[in-house]
Amino acid sequence: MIGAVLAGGRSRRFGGDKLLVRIDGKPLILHTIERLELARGIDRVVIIPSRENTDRIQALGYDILVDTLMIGPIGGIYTALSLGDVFVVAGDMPLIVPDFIDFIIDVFQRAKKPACVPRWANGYLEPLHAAYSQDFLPLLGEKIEGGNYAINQAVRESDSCYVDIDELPEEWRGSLFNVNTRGDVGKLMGRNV
Ligand SMILES: Nc1nc2c(ncn2[C@@H]2O[C@H](COP(=O)(O)OP(=O)(O)OP(=O)(O)O)[C@@H](O)[C@H]2O)c(=O)[nH]1
Ligand SMILES: [Mg+2]
Repeated sequence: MIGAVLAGGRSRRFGGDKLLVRIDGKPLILHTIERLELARGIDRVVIIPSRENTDRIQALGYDILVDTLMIGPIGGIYTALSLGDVFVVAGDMPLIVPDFIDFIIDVFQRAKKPACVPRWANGYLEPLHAAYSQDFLPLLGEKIEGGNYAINQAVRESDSCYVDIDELPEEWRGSLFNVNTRGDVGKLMGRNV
């Protein structure tokens, strides 16, 4: 399956492109990608940048597909799905757990649903760490056309399958940590996330 790494955000909360900030001497997004590549179910990685940061992201040496929509993560997912079924991960998730990703891909491939998304006990979804089928494209297209850019809502309205996080190994939860602020980098360095 293709691993699609969303990298077209604006990093407003962070200030400056957070995906290229160096953590242990390596750009943040490379931590994400290198862990993604360790998942058995992932055979190719494609980064989905915006037009604005294409050059900087392309310099990392991975395949890219530019998201020209600029409507948030839903546009990145829509763009990535033109490649085939995809496991989507946000580039700002440097602690992803390859076994968790493989677990989601296994459930996705068995369930044959438009998407397979982790869900917390309170109902909160993690759509930027999830598997998507091309069958999800028509609904996504409709939503985008109508100006509805909330990916969570699109997932809820689809016949998707969910992976209940509370029923999984506790050590997999760190997989969902994402860097939004400078303070999150501090947490990452301290690893008490
Ligand atoms: N391709 C693509 N990726 C996006 C887009 N918006 C956000 N992302 C990526 O999705 C991931 C999660 O984004 P967020 O942390 O919610 O948002 P952000 O825009 O990067 O940061 P903020 O401006 O602080 O909200 C990051 O890896 C972003 O680079 C988009 O419109 N297109
Ligand atoms: Mg984020």
